Amino acid sequence: MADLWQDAMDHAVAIARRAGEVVREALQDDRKVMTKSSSVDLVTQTDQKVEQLIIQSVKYKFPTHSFIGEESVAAGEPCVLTDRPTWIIDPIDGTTNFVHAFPFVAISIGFSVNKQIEFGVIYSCLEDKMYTARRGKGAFCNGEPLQVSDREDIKQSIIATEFGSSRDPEAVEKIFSSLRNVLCIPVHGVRGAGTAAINMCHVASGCVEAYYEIGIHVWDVAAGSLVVSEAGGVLMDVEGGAVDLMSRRIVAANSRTIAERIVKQIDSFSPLRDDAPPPQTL
Ligand SMILES: O=P([O-])([O-])O[C@@H]1[C@H](O)[C@H](O)[C@@H](O)[C@H](O)[C@H]1O
Ligand SMILES: [Mg+2]
Ligand SMILES: [Mg+2]
Repeated sequence: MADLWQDAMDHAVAIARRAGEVVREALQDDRKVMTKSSSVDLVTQTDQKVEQLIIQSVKYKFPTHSFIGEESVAAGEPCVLTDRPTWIIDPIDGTTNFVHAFPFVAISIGFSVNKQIEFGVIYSCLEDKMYTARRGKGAFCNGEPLQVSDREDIKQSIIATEFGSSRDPEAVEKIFSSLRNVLCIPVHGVRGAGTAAINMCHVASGCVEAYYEIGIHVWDVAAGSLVVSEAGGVLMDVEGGAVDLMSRRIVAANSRTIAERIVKQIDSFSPLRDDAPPPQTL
């Protein structure tokens, strides 16, 4: 039977590649940096331009589809996942890397129907690696199948995480407490690419055993969640339940054993959900 969403997925790959060209070109120019929720939550005109490029091209081809885009939400659009076909877009995952020309920058596009991710496309545009996953059909990097690592001993593993963009002292305290707990298991090492999407591709590729973070958003992990699960990995909430992409918390690992071991080390907290109603103004 023909794949209902193949056309949409082909379009996502093509537009992610085009967006990657825009990002690479912009790296040659001066990058004007603006801030969002805090002085370290960065955005550039390229983030906004790439998001508009993706949304406009998808709207033209699939006029009935919905969107959740990082920069549209920052501009006041709602962040609510419905049953409708929805494109969940992070135009530049790794904006801080982009600003500093640190060489991991991704375009991340997840596509959900009935609140289930049907495909994920992540283009690591400075490495020219196109990661794709279609539900039930596997995960790939530049067309080569991906498989998570088979290491079961966490003491033999590398774990990825990030510090995120919150500098709230209580959150920072908990982030460091979790990091200390994980590091001192002990594990072979802790890494972070500076983009949630690429960290998840690293889990899918088998070069790190797990990635966890509290504070990410749905657009950071929508595509990556499918890339990991289609490569044989597992997703979990940081307290061990089912993952909820709107909760801003995630553990993505090569196996349930490693995921559960990470969960034990995490000093958890709950940031404001992505789909929380906006605060009432009097
Ligand atoms: O802002 P952005 O560069 O799209 O996305 C961020 C990156 O994925 C970063 O690695 C992660 O630590 C943050 O939590 C994300 O918000
Ligand atoms: Mg992001
Ligand atoms: Mg972004």
